[in-house]
Formats: sequence, C-alpha cells, structure tokens
Amino acid sequence: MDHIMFALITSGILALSFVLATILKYKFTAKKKCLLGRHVMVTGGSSGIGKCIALEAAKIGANVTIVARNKNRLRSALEEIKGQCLNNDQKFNYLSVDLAGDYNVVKTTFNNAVDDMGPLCLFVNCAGLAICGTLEDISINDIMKMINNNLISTIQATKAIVNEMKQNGYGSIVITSSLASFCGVYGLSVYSATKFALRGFAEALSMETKNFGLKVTLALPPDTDTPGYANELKDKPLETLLISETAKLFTPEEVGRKILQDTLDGCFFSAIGFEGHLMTISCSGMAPFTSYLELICQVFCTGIMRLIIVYYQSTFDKIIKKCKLDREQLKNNKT
Ligand SMILES: NC(=O)C1=CN([C@@H]2O[C@H](COP(=O)(O)OP(=O)(O)OC[C@H]3O[C@@H](n4cnc5c(N)ncnc54)[C@H](OP(=O)(O)O)[C@@H]3O)[C@@H](O)[C@H]2O)C=CC1
Ligand SMILES: CCCCCCCCCCCCCCCC(=O)[C@@H](N)CO
Repeated sequence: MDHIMFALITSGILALSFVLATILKYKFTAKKKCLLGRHVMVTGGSSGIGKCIALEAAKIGANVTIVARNKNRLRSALEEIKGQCLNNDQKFNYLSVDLAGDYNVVKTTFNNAVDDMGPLCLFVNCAGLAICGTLEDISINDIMKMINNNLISTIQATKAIVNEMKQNGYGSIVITSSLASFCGVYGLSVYSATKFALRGFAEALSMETKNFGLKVTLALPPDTDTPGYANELKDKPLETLLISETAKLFTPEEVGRKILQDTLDGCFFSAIGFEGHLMTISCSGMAPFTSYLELICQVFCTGIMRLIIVYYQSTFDKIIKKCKLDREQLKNNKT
C-alpha cells in the first residue's frame, strides 16, 4: 500500500512540476514573442542602462529606435545593438534630439520615427544623470541640468507619445527612476528630488493609461556600473558612496535585463537585489500592485520593515558622523 501511495505522490509531483515548467516556459516565450517585429523606443539608449535595454529588445526580435543627443555615441551604440538582432527583418534607427529642449522638436522627431518604424509597443525613458554633492556645493547650473535631463526630458518624451499609444490600445511605458526615489540620500538631494518626482509621475500616468490597455513600469535601479556612474564618482562625497553601496553595485546588463523582464511581466515596480525588493515592499505607498503575492508581502511586512529601515538609518547616521569627524581631524592635522 505504501509503495502505491509513494508512486502516486511522486508521479503527481512530477506531473505538476511538468505542467508548471510548461506554463512558465510558455509565459516567458509568449512575452518574448510580444516584441517580435514590434517597435521599441529607448531614450538614453546610446549608453549604460538604456543601451542594455535596447540590446535585450533587439535579441528578442524588436525593431529598435534609440534616442540621445550625441550622434557619435548613438551611431556606435546602434551598431552594437544591430549585432544582437534575432533576424534580418528587424529595423534599427537612432534619433539625435535634446529631450529637455523644444517640445515641438521632440514631438515631430518622434512622429517621424513612428511613421518609419511603426507604432510603439514599448517606450523606455532612460535618459538622465546624477551630479553629486551637498546642496551648498552643487551649482544652480548643475541643479537645472538634473531637473532638465531627469525630469523635463522624461515628461516631454512621454507626453510626445502617450496619446498615440492610448489610441492604439496597447503597449508599455517605462519610467527610469532610482532607489533614490524611495530614499533621500546625503549628496543626492536634488537628484533624489527629480527621482521622487518621477515616482509620482509614473503613478499618475499609470492611472491615466490603465483603461487604454497601457502598462507603466517604474524602474528603480541601485548603483549601476555605467559611464554615467563613472562620471558621478568624480564629485561623489564619501558619505554618498558608502550609503549608496548598501544596495550594492550591479552591471547595466543585469539591470537592463531585469527592467525589460519586469516590464514584459506587467510589473509596476522594477527592482533588483535584496534591498531593492525590500524597498518596493516597505515603500509601496499608493503604488498599484501587480500580483497578490506582492500585495500580501506589503500588507504583512510593512510594519516590521519600518524597524529594519530605522536600523539602516542608524547606520547611515554613523557613516555621516564618522565622515564629518574624519574630515575635521584631517583639517586640524593640516593646520
Ligand atoms: N548608473 C546608475 O548608478 C543609476 C542610474 N539611474 C538612472 O538610469 C538612467 C540611465 O543612467 P546611466 O545608464 O547610468 O546613464 P548614462 O550616462 O550611461 O547614459 C545616459 C543616457 O541618457 C542620454 N541623455 C541624457 N540627457 C539627455 C537629454 N536631455 N536628451 C536626450 N538624451 C539624453 C545620454 O546621451 P547624450 O548625453 O548623448 O544625450 C545617454 O544615452 C538615468 O536616468 C539615471 O538617473 C538610476 C539609478 C542608478
Ligand atoms: C527595508 C528597507 C531596506 C533599506 C535599504 C536601504 C538602502 C538604501 C540605499 C539607497 C541607494 C540609493 C542608490 C541610488 C543610485 C543612484 O541613483 C545613483 N547611482 C545616481 O545615479
């Protein structure tokens, strides 16, 4: 009798895992198919995270348009992206435009690209930059640069395409924010402000588009080893470096792949790493949930997470105090 039971249970488990594996395989393959021959546009696609998202989209058969200002970087990035194409029918294009510049130029440029490449299935906002430093140390010029390139560029680019995508009745829009949109970080005051703003923008856009068949994904990368990241290291206070590295450093390939995967899954939050996922649970606020598992985690874990956050805040306070003391000691030694 026991042998029969054992055989029945074992075959039941095997059958269940086979069905599960088939569903998951079909699910992901189906998702990969949904970009086959479809038009994907990536702003900031000539470098870093945006370029990696464009590469991933090319690998699964999408027609890809990348958008940035510098033509040389656009051309070399497009050659790299073409090299990843799935078939010879795919089309590739680049647009050189300042997304924070004249809105009518942005709108006309995008309309021409859609005429050439077809209706948009996925629109990724990935243009942006970080300039680090305490508020008294960063110039008004750098403040305006972050507001323009992180916030105005995303608002203008999205405004230029949202109505047409709503009329089409399908597609996804990605807003690339940062973990700094959940946590104001020493030395990233203005940058965090632009990224917090993008969170509100994404939540409102999600409400405005959900009844038109569109999905919005808010990408929340941690430190990512891109040319932009290398550039921000130049002025980055030690406090900013030590606090940010709590959420680890990832490659743009890892981050780009995760953002595309979460977008195709229809997730609102796209996060990577242990801290990133914890923050999407503890800081969910009024964001839409995309799975009941996610909702259950948020409902039952947010309270206790507050204690974990307080612990992290105490470690950040220690970092800031120690850096201040070390700086003062260095100054005294010099005098
Ligand atoms: N790297 C990181 O640690 C993290 C990055 N992020 C965010 O991810 C996004 C990409 O970052 P990352 O890959 O590091 O950046 P990179 O500097 O590597 O790439 C930025 C891209 O945006 C383009 N761009 C910038 N401003 C404009 C503009 N006004 N109009 C058109 N294109 C523009 C740049 O091209 P060009 O200069 O030629 O215009 C480039 O293609 C940014 O929004 C950043 O804030 C979020 C968290 C962490
Ligand atoms: C339960 C909750 C756990 C709490 C974990 C706390 C971790 C917070 C760290 C903040 C990381 C900010 C990274 C910003 C990256 C970025 O955008 C810059 N590279 C600029 O580009």
